[in-house]
Amino acid sequence: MNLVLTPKKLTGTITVPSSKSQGHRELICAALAQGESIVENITASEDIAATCRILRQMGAAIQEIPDGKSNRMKYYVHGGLHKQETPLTVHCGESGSTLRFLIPVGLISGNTVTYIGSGRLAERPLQPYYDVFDKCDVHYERQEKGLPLQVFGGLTPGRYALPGNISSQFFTGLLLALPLIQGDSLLCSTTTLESASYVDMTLACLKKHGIATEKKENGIYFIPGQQHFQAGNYMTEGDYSQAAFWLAAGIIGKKICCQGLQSETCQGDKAIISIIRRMGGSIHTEDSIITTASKLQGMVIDAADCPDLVPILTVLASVSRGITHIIHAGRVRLKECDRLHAMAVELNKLGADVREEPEGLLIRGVDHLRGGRVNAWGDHRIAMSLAIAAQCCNDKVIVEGAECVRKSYPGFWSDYAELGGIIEKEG
Ligand SMILES: O=C(O)C1=C[C@@H](OP(=O)(O)O)[C@@H](O)[C@H](O)C1
Ligand SMILES: C=C(OP(=O)(O)O)C(=O)O
Repeated sequence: MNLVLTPKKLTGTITVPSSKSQGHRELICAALAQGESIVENITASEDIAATCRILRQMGAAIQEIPDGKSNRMKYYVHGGLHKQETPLTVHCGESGSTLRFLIPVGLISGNTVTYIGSGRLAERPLQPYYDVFDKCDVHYERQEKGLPLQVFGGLTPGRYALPGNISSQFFTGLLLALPLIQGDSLLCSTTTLESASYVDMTLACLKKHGIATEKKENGIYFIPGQQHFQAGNYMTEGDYSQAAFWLAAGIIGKKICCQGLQSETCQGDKAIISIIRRMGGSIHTEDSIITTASKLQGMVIDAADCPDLVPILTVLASVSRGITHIIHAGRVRLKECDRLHAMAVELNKLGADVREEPEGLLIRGVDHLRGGRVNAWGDHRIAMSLAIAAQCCNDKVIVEGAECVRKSYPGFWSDYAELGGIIEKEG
């Protein structure tokens, strides 16, 4: 689907979708518990649907019912994963979280599981798991491209050492499974752990489900074995990575108010607030978060702990004064597309000045963008970023492949229209 966007400053109030990261974790923890849990306020998306589908295949009973507001769901989860009669083939869609969180969980369920996926998922790294599995009682067969990947066997207690500069999702996957094995484990990062706040989010979720872990420092975690996940009632928070699109829209548009975010949070993407503030943007945080039109000043942005903000920060930087240098962003190349390359190519088509570096982006701010035809590269965050960029273009912007927002935010285009965006389908 190609959408034609007519430049228009967005304004209004939006309730942001729920945190996808928290949603995956809550559903998995509920599925690992014995008994009935309720998880409320989850925004339906393709990635969340993938996690639910596979947890059901592994033995959990999950019922979803609309939770009042649009696209919000309440999940009734009867946990207790178990071995099925036949080996499983499970489809992870394009969700890296689903694949990397559920590989260790699949081992706990006792099943032989073949993981498949679509889009770029097969190319996204899994080597840290292979290296770990080579040292314990886990067997795997993989294709050259990574997927399909068959995994079976058992995790053993002990020391797990893996690199922390590829994806924190390997740490989360092991943290979800290791509390359930016979003995204690130590999980150690062999490098500085990047995206560390996502691991903190995992620890917080485990704690809510009655699982004890000890964080010795970022990247070193002690996990006692023989624990039990507790069932209960849980609620997910609003998502700062999604709010970032609207907060940026307020800065380059008129005024936008984001509701549904918690100020006390483990989400590393809350950094959007301090980044906008340090760039000189007008941002007010009370019950809701409000941004108003302001010219930002370029600066150095360290993306190590907030990789998902990079595409929208590139848009903000493109229309800021001076130079913005986004650093420690090499891993952003390993997402649904190479996001550093995609943002440089697509924003430059619109008249921006974005230069790619191996580990980051160098962006020279311009006064206005031109408009034109751009491609979303099948990546939800690229599509949403380009949509926000359209606000400061002189001509229309055509976003090719705009449907990819379904991965995390199916209601994005209707929220865009709700805020005054002018959208037409091409052709
Ligand atoms: O744990 C999570 O929920 C996530 C971790 C991050 O990945 P990396 O750890 O690979 O940076 C992030 O980019 C992804 O969207 C969600
Ligand atoms: C990278 C993302 O998700 P995942 O790794 O789960 O595919 C994302 O949502 O931007």
